Amino acid sequence: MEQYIIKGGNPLVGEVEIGGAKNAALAILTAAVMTDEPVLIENVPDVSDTNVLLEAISVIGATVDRIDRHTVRINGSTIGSVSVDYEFIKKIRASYYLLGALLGKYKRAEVPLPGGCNIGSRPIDQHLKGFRALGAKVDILHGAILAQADELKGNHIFLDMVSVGATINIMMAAALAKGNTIIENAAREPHVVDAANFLNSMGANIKGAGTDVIRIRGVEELHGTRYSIVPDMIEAGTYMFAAAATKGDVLIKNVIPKHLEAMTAKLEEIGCDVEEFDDAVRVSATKRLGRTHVKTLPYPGFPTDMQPQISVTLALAEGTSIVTESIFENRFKYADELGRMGGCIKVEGNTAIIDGVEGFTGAQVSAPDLRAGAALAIAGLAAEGYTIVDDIIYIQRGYEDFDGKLRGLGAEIEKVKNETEIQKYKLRVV
Ligand SMILES: CC(=O)N[C@H]1[C@@H](OP(=O)(O)OP(=O)(O)OC[C@H]2O[C@@H](n3ccc(=O)[nH]c3=O)[C@H](O)[C@@H]2O)O[C@H](CO)[C@@H](O)[C@@H]1O
Ligand SMILES: C=C(OP(=O)(O)O)C(=O)O
Repeated sequence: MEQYIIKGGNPLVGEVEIGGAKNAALAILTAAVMTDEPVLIENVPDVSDTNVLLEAISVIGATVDRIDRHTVRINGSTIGSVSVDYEFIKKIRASYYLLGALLGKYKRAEVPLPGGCNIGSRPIDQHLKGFRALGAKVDILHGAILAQADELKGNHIFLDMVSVGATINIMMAAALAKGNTIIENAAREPHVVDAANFLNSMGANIKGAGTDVIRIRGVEELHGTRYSIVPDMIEAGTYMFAAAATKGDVLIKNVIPKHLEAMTAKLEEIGCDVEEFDDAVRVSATKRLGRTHVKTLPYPGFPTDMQPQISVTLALAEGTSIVTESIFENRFKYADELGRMGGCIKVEGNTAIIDGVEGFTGAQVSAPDLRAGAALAIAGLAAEGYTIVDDIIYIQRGYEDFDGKLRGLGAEIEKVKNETEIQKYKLRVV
């Protein structure tokens, strides 16, 4: 099992390039199979989640050609099965998009219940409610969802809660339904907009993505396209908070600053300087950061996928901060691990009470999930001494070349496999 070893204490300084958004890529790569013509997708992040998904769609018969590290050509005309094997998708959440894509195109899909990060109970009742409203019969049999319909018919669907996955999934199925669909209380995340733009570039007729009412006029079929995925706001946000926690100065390039505003506002509130450019932001911090309160909310609120990273940063700030997690109930699993580094976070229900400390000391910690793992690495970068982060397989789900990008900013971090490699690294960097 790979680990990161980090010798902390260096402020991050320099420039980092952000890749395509994992959560947009997962939707778009799946939607690409909805046409029988070739689709070229650029700016695909090379992370394990996208690679697992590409493998899953090639196993059902789609032709997947990697043109280069970030460009993939997909041809859905060769698909021979609408039944997806559990082995390929148990690790990823976004396997649920295969339901909307295959149901839309073939009017039948059989997909195991999804995996993904264990950050709380993650029902998909709203996805299924949407498919049923479009006329599909949906059953859960032996751990898999079987959705089928003679034809899909547009409908008026009001989501009970704001769900990224349900919004995109229903949008995909409705794109090839007969007539009009309206999704109310839709999610407004940039990846919802990106998925809608992608489907429209294939000939779908989707209006209103980015607002809470999305209107879809069903079309007969979709066609081939060429599309580049939106920059990853969560990868960008992670480097913004890494810069803040290490009192660094980092230019984060290839971003859409508008998508980062919730993070920018909090960084400014706690005393960082944030400069916005057309497609970059620069984050610098020179003094000890101040406290604040945070509540995670659907976009444009503060993202739950950034909650661990801001909490770890606030654990170094002066005073007591309160962070409320309103989306997933089990997203504070890093708090005990951070305690091993001297952090002081008390979790009560969906609230973390964070008493800022002057500094962390390096320790061996375990990544409990993707963003918590990234947050613990940030803690290691700011800590005095060595930190070892175990279970980095979670971090690799969503960050391309995490250690390489951090080394580019002056961090002393290495991927290692065992104690011998750890000792060798320590000898090299002392
Ligand atoms: C692959 C992907 O894009 N993952 C993202 C997606 O996850 P995911 O699509 O799973 O998250 P949702 O937006 O659907 O979940 C939001 C909330 O709604 C609840 N809910 C959702 C659907 C449903 O049918 N029933 C229900 O109760 C969830 O338990 C959660 O409390 O959005 C989350 C919220 O921004 C992010 O943290 C994840 O990174
Ligand atoms: C929770 C996340 O991913 P997933 O929904 O794929 O588990 C995430 O990206 O932070």
